[in-house]
Amino acid sequence: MKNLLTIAGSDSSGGAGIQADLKTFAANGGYGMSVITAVTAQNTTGVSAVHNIPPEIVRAQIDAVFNDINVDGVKIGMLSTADIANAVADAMEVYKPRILIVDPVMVSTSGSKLLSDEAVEVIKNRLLPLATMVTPNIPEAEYMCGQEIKNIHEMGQAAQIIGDMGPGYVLIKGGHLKENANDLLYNGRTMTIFEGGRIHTQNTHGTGCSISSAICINMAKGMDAVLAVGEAKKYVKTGIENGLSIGKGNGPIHHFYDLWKTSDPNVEIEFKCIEKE
Ligand SMILES: Nc1ncnc2c1ncn2[C@@H]1O[C@H](COP(=O)(O)OP(=O)(O)O)[C@@H](O)[C@H]1O
Ligand SMILES: Cc1ncc(COP(=O)(O)O)c(N)n1
Repeated sequence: MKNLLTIAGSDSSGGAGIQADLKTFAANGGYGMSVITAVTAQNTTGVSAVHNIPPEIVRAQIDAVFNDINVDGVKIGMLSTADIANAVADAMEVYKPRILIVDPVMVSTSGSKLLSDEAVEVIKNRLLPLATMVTPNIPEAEYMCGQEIKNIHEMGQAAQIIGDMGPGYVLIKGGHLKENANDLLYNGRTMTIFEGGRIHTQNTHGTGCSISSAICINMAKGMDAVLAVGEAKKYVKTGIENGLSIGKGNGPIHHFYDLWKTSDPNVEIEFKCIEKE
């Protein structure tokens, strides 16, 4: 059994944030723990309020976990403010988790801002150098590298710029592309494209949180990065296919251990590797 920690915000509607992370850890056979950075009042239509947790309480939660329990992997999600991001970076510098997946959550699927501009700088300057993998979606990658991304070629260029900020791997998620949902993984040398057909549904709340948590547990189990991302993408694909039409907006993806394990075994994600020019 692997012990996984998520450091992220709470989503009252249970679709994203801490709740998505814990469900993903459980569905993939892990023991989940949580450090809450912010409490959001949120549902499928949007975020109506955010209460940030004081940075010293964020740090105290991290210390309480690490001082007592062996942590096999950490996933970082919503950090809200620069002070919270600095408190998390201070702690990660001390505890140095073997697997650290940083999801630079900036905006919710419904369009609400979840991270201050100053906090983005802390993520870039302090957390990326410690990260095993960073997992921006396209708008987040555009913001981080200051370049527009319209196709897979530009995803590759952005991955190289973000790769120079220090993470082991960069995964640019293509959920915001129009014609497909291809993701691109860069390891500083080669690019791997995970081809994924676009599923036409509005029930995609929590896809980003869930894929980064699934990658975290997969790498904690010892999978290499390509396998960890491929398996995580399959997990999220199954979750989207079985997404829940609850609420009036973007419904959540489904997390079900049995559903995941017994889902169509023939569903394969194709990997295509291209060497960096
Ligand atoms: N409509 C969709 N059909 C298939 N895969 C999707 C769809 N939307 C998102 N994904 C996949 O879900 C994962 C999360 O991507 P994305 O939605 O870009 O992240 P975020 O939630 O951070 O915006 C990626 O693997 C992406 O390809
Ligand atoms: C507390 C919190 N954290 C993260 C997200 C991003 O969600 P998504 O996975 O849909 O990008 C969110 N909406 N709320």
